Amino acid sequence: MSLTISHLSVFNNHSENDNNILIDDFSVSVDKGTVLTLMGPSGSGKSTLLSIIAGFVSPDFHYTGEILLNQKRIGSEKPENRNIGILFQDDLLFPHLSVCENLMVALPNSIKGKLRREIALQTLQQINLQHLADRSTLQISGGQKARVSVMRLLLAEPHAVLLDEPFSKLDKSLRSEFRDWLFTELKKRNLPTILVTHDNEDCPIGQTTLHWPWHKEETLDA
Ligand SMILES: Nc1ncnc2c1ncn2[C@@H]1O[C@H](COP(=O)(O)OP(=O)(O)OP(=O)(O)O)[C@@H](O)[C@H]1O
Repeated sequence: MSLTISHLSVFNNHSENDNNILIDDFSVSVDKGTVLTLMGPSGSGKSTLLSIIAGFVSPDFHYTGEILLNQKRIGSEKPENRNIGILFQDDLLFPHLSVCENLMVALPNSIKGKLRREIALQTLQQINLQHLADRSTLQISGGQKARVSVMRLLLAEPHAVLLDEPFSKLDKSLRSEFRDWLFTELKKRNLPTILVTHDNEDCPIGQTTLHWPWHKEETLDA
């Protein structure tokens, strides 16, 4: 599995000056089981890049270039057909559903009936949270929410993962434990991953970190 971005340029449709380019000719390939980290100042276009890869392009932007997942162009696919999992800093668990139901909604429609709850419960068991299955997500801690959000993302069997500051709401002690656990889970599944962060400590050791904004003259091996 690999995620490739080829000659991506992103333009702001409403820029007041001539310099309407947010991302200038960015190309990178992220291989299976590796993490590319993007670090850079606020407003430099990191989240916009992730949203374009995931298929949620704001009408305020347009782009040129290609996005390929496993060598297949996905730029014209709807977000739900892209097989890309995305995790934001604000976990988006549904507050009106229980922890278990939040996991069940991620399962493919081909899994029916009681099996859906069974799989959700097994998933909770893997993260030692089975006792919280029927709680509202409003009644669990930030760290527990973070783990449930990751498992929900993985249940959808993505082919690539995008992480937009997923650790920023966690306190320091939880943060490093959760980070290590998350990178292990992603590696186990051989998923290509792009991580956006402000914190140097989040960058996984031995992997590529790219300082953003992107400058065309840089070369990169990810
Ligand atoms: N919908 C929008 N319409 C117009 N401009 C936008 C829109 N969303 C973001 N921007 C602008 O585009 C630029 C890039 O924003 P983006 O959120 O991608 O940056 P970022 O690097 O992820 O920042 P942060 O680290 O603060 O999340 C910023 O200048 C921002 O103000």
